[in-house]
Amino acid sequence: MATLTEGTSLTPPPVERNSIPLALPTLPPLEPIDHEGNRLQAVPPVPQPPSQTESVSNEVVVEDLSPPTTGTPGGEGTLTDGVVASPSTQQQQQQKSGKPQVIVRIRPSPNVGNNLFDVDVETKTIQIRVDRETKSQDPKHRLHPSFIYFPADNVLENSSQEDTFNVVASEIVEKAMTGVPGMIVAVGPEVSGKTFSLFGLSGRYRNRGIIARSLEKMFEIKDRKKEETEFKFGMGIIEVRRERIRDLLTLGPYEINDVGDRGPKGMYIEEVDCLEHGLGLLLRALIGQKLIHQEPFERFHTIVYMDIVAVSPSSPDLVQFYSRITFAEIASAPDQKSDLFPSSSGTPMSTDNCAPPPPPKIETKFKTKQGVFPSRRCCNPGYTSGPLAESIAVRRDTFALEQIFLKANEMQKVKKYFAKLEELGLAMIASEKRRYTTGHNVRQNKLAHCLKDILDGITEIRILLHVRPDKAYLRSSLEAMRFAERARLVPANLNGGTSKRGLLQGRNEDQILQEVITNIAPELMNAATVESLSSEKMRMIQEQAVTYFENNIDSMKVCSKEKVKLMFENFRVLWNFLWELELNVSLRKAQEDMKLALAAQASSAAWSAADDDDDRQRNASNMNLANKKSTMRRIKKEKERERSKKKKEKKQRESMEFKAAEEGKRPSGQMNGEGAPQAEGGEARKASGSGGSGKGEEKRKSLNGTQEENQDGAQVNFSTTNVNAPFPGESPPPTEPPGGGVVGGEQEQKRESVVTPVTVIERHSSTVKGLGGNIPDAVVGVEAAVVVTAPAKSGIVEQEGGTSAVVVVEEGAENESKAGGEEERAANAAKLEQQISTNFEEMKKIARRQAFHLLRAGVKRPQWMSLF
Ligand SMILES: Nc1ncnc2c1ncn2[C@@H]1O[C@H](COP(=O)(O)OP(=O)(O)OP(=O)(O)O)[C@@H](O)[C@H]1O
Repeated sequence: MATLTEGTSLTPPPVERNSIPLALPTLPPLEPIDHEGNRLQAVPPVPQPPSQTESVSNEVVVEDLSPPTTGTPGGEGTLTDGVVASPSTQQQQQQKSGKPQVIVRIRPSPNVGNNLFDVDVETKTIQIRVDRETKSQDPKHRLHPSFIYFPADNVLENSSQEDTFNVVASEIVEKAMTGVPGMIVAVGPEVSGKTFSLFGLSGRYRNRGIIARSLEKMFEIKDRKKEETEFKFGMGIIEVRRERIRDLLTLGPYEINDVGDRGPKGMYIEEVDCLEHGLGLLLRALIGQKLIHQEPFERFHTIVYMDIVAVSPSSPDLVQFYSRITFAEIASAPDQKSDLFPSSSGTPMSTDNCAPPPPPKIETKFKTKQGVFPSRRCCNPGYTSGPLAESIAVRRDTFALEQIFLKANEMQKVKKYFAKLEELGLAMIASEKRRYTTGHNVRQNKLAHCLKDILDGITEIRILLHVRPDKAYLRSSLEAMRFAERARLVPANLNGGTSKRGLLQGRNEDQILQEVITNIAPELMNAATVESLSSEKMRMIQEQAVTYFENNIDSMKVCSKEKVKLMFENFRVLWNFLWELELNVSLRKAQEDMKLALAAQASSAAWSAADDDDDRQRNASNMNLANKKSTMRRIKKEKERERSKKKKEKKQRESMEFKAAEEGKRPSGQMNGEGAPQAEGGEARKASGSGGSGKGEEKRKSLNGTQEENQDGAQVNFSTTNVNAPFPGESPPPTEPPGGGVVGGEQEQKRESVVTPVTVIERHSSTVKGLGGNIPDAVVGVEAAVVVTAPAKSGIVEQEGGTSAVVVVEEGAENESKAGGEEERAANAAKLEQQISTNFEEMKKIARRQAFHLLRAGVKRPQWMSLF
């Protein structure tokens, strides 16, 4: 048969849902046996209390056991060593701490109250008399009576099935329907009523058991809460026998080999539509089990898983919580006095199915100083089948469970110890020692593995301890009590409230995630633009989501590993979504930046190309200018040459005319005598000739006039010799005449006439050609000018007119005026204006002097200098 997995839509075994009877059909009745192995007949009914509406079956075995030797309650003891702690306070504490509760159900028996089994209902304590052997030689005192007290959370004596359900399971079911998982474990000796309590009595609906009543209540709650929650129920029934698991709904062989977080892997869970359907499934499982196990010595544990899934009625996909109620019937080992076991002679009573034990195989593998010991294998009694093998298997299972309970208790202590260590700042020691802590070895035993929810710290656990108050079952009853006592040691909230199964308490993670998304998502959606989804904004949203999640995760009582995984998976998805958004935004920004950078690069390339063009044009214009200049220079030289030639010719002509006139009017001796002091002779001539008249004086006058007009060439010569010549508007420097006397009169006039060509014009806010701009018209033809312009350079400009201009500009005027905004530019302009107006006269002088010096040095190319 194919392995079934949980939740598979396997075609269910043929169950006629509509034809399921309300009352369970009759099962083959169990034959009770007494302590001597005699099969007992049906006994008269035990009268039920009048308050009970439903009485239990009357098929109760009455064992007529002779009362043991009487004795007063003696020393207190535990279940194992005979010493029992005070019952009441311990019991109350356990109820408060949420540990597993132990409810004792006593099978009706006349032995109750006969000093063998006594029940104190007030203190909810069972008192069991145990006779201990003493060393006394007197046979009367050989057995010493002692009493064991077992404190229970509740004691059910002569209780009906309904009462039992109300005490044991009603609260569990109610809690399970709110998301708290529950577990009811029925333990007890043989024929003590475990099956009776859980499954009920076959054929009598009024004696239906806890499971049937739980189903009833579940459907009742489902109907009541159908407005708020939609419940879905599932049922899976398995049997664990000798480390093998069988699915009782499919009734296949033992084919389940592993147990997962949600129970045995491959267990078939059928959805229960209605109560009848659930009862039918139960019936099917029990009948099948009965049919499979024909031998009376076969022992098996039966586990019923009842899964509850709560979904929202509005959105069926939104699971509110998962929950589960586990009903487990733990088989007990057959009593050694049972007729199932071999007699004292050692031969099994039933030879059909019980193979005789093979002779023990001694292996001398382990030799020690103390001697030779057999290997572990020889401990195997050799019973591979039969009652003893069944008994061993059952004891092994219960022992494994007990060990797990004890380890859980030990674990709690170790945890407290490490917590204390960490509190004291010894976390390193704690973390080192944590390796050596005791683990729950649930995997070592199939039954323990199937019931591992008992350790999750969330599941509400009820141990329904059945007591058979017969002397023959004293030992097995005590064993069951020991089991219950150890189960009660399992600490509440052992694993911090986390279960490996999908069960939740309180708000579930779907709700939390929903809230996170609804709180964060609008902000994200609204901020779907590049500007608003800046990295800071994204960071803020993420922090907000994390904070919200962290704040709310504490309010959740998550007890499902898978759900926690799912929760973080969902959160990771949300987180990735946020990061993806941020990444997209940053990518978009990067792309935009790249575009801008490319545009800037392109524009700068265009600008540089334009600059190159400008340079080329400038070079071309400079070439043209150079050509022009050389042409002009050549023309000028030709003109000068022609002028000097004309002058020479004129001079020669005049000298010839003067000679001819002198030769015609003066004697040649006078001429030679007057010629030595030329200047004085000239002045004398001037003085003597002042009163003279005629052509000679006019010619002289015209000659003087010609000399004044021809000062162009002389000007350069003069200026080179008179560097410190005064400028107009400037006090003349204290110069001494060559003769040592004060220069005055004619000399001053000459100096003035030389300086006059250096003209200072008024301010011009313009650029100057040669300095990167156009020459203002006013500058043309003058030798010096104050030009307010940019760039802040000064120098000489060559012009077509052949004159040179010294340009004085404000340094940094352009940069200052262009820098900053409107106000700053205005302030700079005002500052410049003020600076110019205060220094204008000074600037004019400097410009004139510079022009003079430059012209004297014959500089024709612009020389950049800073004047301020
Ligand atoms: N509280 C009770 N009231 C009346 N009858 C009971 C009660 N408990 C058990 N019985 C009777 O005892 C018989 C044996 O009970 P049951 O089969 O449930 O015991 P068991 O513990 O399941 O035995 P086993 O360990 O063999 O499975 C049943 O026929 C049942 O009617």
